[in-house]
Amino acid sequence: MLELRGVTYRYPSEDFDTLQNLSFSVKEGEFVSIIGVSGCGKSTIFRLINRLLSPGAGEILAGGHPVERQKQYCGYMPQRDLLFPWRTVGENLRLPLEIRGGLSRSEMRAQVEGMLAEVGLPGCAGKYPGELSGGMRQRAAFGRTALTGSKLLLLDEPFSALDFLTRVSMQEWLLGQWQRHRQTVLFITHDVEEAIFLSGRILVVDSTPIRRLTEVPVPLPYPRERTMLSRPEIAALRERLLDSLRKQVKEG
Ligand SMILES: Nc1ncnc2c1ncn2[C@@H]1O[C@H](COP(=O)(O)OP(=O)(O)OP(=O)(O)O)[C@@H](O)[C@H]1O
Repeated sequence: MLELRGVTYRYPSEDFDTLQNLSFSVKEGEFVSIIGVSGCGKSTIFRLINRLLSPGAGEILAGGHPVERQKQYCGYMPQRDLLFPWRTVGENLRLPLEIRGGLSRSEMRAQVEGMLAEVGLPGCAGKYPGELSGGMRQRAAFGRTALTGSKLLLLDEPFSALDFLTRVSMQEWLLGQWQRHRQTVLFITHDVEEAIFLSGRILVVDSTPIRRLTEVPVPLPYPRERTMLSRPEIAALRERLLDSLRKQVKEG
């Protein structure tokens, strides 16, 4: 579904590489998280995949083809929800459909209403983002990302700004969505427990510049229950991951 081959990137204003000869791949229908300390370059990986940035060397393939020659191969949800405050929730969700083009107003309305029901916000089309709670805004932003129609979703710390209880319920909600639709999800988080609860595999950034991602499979079946997190092997995995992040903070 997604493959990075020997990707190198350096910000024009910097004299060091953020990514150096990085390769990894994600299979169709996988839920994969990337964890790493703040500033290590996780979001840069997303900006390269979604072509906000271009690699200095190497290539990025989606569905086996270079991304430069493709449209709408991924949906991107940035850290903050970035809903346009002057557009209603319905108008925000309509945006990817307007960009894609080719749909009548009534077709767009039907798709937006269907998605709002899907993300648990029926009847919210006419509200403005400022009238929604943080969790509702994130669900609306997720709906907008899903309406890109892309099978590959890049979610960059989508729940980091939410309070603990909302975050936990949003994690469960996201897993439900993923289990129903089986999009391929690449998810960035600082939160080791969140990565374990959601992912089939975790990719750990343990070097700067990022030269490789250490792959850690999560030994839990789907559907997941939060109680699974208290299994001894999962507690040990959490400690191992926290340790490798702590080491990176010290080295950084
Ligand atoms: N536009 C830019 N120009 C120069 N350097 C940048 C730019 N954007 C990011 N950087 C630097 O590149 C590095 C990686 O940034 P990036 O946003 O990818 O990190 P991150 O791992 O996603 O961080 P966080 O978890 O805090 O969001 C950081 O050192 C950052 O300062």
